[in-house]
Amino acid sequence: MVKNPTIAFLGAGSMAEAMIAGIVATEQTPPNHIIVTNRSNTARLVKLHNKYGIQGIKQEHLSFDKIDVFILAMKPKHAQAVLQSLKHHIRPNQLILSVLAGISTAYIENYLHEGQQVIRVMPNTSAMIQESATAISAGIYTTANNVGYAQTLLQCLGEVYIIDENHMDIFTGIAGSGPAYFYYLMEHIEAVGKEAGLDSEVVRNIGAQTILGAAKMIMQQNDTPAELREKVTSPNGTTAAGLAALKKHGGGRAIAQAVKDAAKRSQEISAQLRKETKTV
Ligand SMILES: NC(=O)C1=CN([C@@H]2O[C@H](COP(=O)(O)OP(=O)(O)OC[C@H]3O[C@@H](n4cnc5c(N)ncnc54)[C@H](O)[C@@H]3O)[C@@H](O)[C@H]2O)C=CC1
Ligand SMILES: O=C(O)[C@@H]1CCC=N1
Repeated sequence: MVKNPTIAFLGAGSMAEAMIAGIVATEQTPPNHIIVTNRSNTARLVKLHNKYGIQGIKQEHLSFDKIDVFILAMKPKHAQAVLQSLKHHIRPNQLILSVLAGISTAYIENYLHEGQQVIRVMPNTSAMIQESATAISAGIYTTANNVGYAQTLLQCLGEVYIIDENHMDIFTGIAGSGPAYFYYLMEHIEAVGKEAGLDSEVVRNIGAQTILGAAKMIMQQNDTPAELREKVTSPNGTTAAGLAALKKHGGGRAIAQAVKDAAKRSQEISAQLRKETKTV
C-alpha cells in the first residue's frame, strides 16, 4: 500500500459515517485523503464534508485512478450494479474493502478483474467512537501487505479480528447487528425505569453504565460470563428473581435466536445474490 493512501467510500449512509468519524478522530488518514460519494443525495455529501472535513464528491466526478482504497458501503441489493460499473474504472491492484453484509469476496472478485484485491469487512456502528468489533477476511488475490494495511486502518475503529470467511455470517449476527440488541434491551429498561418514576435521561445513563461495567468486567477479569453472573446472584435475592423471569420468558433463547436469525439472513442475502447472478 502506498504511503498516505486516498480512500473513497461508495455509499454515504450510517455505516460509512461511523467509519469516517472513527478514521478522522484518530487522524489515521488526513481528511483530505478521504472521499465519500453516493448515487444522488448531494445534501448528504455536503453535510459529511462540513462535519468531518472530508471530500464529498458526486460519483460521476470521481477520479477513480487516483483512489487507492475503495470502501463499498451501499446496501447489498445495490452491489451488483455498483460492481458492474466499477469494473470499467478500476485496476486489480486498487484495494476493495467491502462492508456489505452477506456479500462474499468471491462474489465481488467475480464481477471485477482477475487478481482484484478484495477484503470483506464487518464493522459495527460503534466505529463512530472507536469501539467497533470488526472482522476481516481477505479474498484470494489480496496481498499480506494489504491485509496488514486494512488491519491498521480498521484498528482505529476499535478491535479487529482476522477470521475465516466461513464465519462471517455468525460474526455479523453477533457483532455487526449486535449493538441493536443492546439498544433494544436498553429501550425496555428505560421504559420500566420511567414507569417507576425515574427521569428518562437518568435511567438511560444508569442502563448504559450497567452494560458498560458488565462488558468491562468480561474484558478485564478472567471469570467467564456464567461465573460473573453467579457472583451477582444471591440465593433467593433480587437477581435470582430477575433471572427467573428471564428464564420463564425465554430471555436467553430469544437472544440466541436473534444471533442465529441475523446470521441466517446474512446467508440468505448471499444465496439470493448468487441466484440473481445466475439468472442475469
Ligand atoms: N448499519 C450498520 O450497522 C452496518 C451496516 N453494514 C453494511 O453497510 C452497508 C451500508 O449500510 P448502512 O450505512 O446502514 O445503509 P444506508 O442506507 O444508511 O446507506 C447506504 C448508502 O449507499 C448509498 N447508495 C445507494 N446506491 C448507491 C450506489 N449505486 N452507489 C453509491 N452509493 C449508493 C445511499 O445513497 C446511502 O448513502 C450495508 O451493505 C450493510 O450491510 C455493515 C455493518 C454494520
Ligand atoms: O442490518 C443490516 O443488514 C446491517 C448489517 C449488520 C448491521 N446492519
